[in-house]
Amino acid sequence: MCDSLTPVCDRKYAILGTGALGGFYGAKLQQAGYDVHFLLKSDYEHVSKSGLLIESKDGDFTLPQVKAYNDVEQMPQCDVVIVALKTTQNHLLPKLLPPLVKDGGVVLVLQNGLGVEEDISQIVKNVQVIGGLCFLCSNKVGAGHIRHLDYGKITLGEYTPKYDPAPLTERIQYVANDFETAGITIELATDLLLARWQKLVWNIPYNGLSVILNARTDELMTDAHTRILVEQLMNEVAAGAKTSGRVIPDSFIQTMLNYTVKMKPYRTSMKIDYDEGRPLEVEAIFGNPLRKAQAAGANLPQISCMYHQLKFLTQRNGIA
Ligand SMILES: NC(=O)c1ccc[n+]([C@@H]2O[C@H](COP(=O)([O-])OP(=O)(O)OC[C@H]3O[C@@H](n4cnc5c(N)ncnc54)[C@H](OP(=O)(O)O)[C@@H]3O)[C@@H](O)[C@H]2O)c1
Ligand SMILES: CC(C)(CO)[C@@H](O)C(=O)[O-]
Repeated sequence: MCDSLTPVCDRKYAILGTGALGGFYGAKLQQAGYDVHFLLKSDYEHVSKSGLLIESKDGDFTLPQVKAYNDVEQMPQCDVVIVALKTTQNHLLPKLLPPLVKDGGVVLVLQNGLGVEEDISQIVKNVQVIGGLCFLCSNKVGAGHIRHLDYGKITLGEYTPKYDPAPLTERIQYVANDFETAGITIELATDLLLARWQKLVWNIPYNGLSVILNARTDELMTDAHTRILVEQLMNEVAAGAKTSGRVIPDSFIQTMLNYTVKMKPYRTSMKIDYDEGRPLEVEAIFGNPLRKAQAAGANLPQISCMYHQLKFLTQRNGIA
């Protein structure tokens, strides 16, 4: 394994799920010189032949040749395996992860939601699990064709049993260095659980309301009624975080509201999935936080209402 100070080395990265997020970060790592192995499903043939095309607000680029696979058994063991599937596919992880991650390696979970690191730590032993919260607006617009619309920063934090705060290790530093070498802004967090609840402050109101109310972020922020609803939901997420002993101050909520007001009008990824008839990440983004808060005796009525509405919509549309 390369050390943390080597700017570009032969560290092997695997991308599990070469979509909007995995395709973007994986391509940036390859462009920076890292050895990246991409697992694909429907785009496998196209990407094997033609590579990846990244349209990005930071500059478009193509990778005419990438190491593409449609079978994890054909992939080499990698130092860092990036989980970039939708969480709705996480039932596949017990089959995908063990052959792929090197003993002593890292599994980096870049998905939204809560609790995935805990599940992964049960699947693979003797690896470090790191969580990453991605402030990224990216869509897959065609086979091997990713459109990066905005942002890109990742907040990284180590997973420890029970999500206890963790000091920064050498492993997290080298992952951070690799991404920074690839031009991605990284922030390091010593409390992954707090970082995950903070990300939910955004995902719970906007992902949920965008589907239930058929609205973009700008519409939710300009209408006085939905603006109040968003803020109430954010406060409920903060109440949920408090049940785990994590404090999200009102100033953080105001920052998220301002961040969204300044964002280009955005159709959330959950809304895109809904419109395209794909499964929604309801359990990871709504179900897991609700259950965690409920287990600690807290009632989050507005989030609970939203969860049941989303379950109804996904059942009715056959995308549960
Ligand atoms: N996109 C963003 O800007 C963004 C921002 C922050 C967080 N996130 C989070 O990142 C995660 C990934 O989201 P995404 O937007 O990148 O989703 P996505 O575009 O749907 O990408 C997921 C990819 O996984 C592939 N896949 C599914 N099953 C597979 C299998 N069995 N083997 C190989 N590949 C498989 C899919 O391929 P097919 O297309 O062939 O099914 C798809 O390309 C989610 O948790 C999301 O909430 C995304
Ligand atoms: C919040 C967001 C729209 C941009 O930071 C993105 O990270 C997302 O969809 O989770």
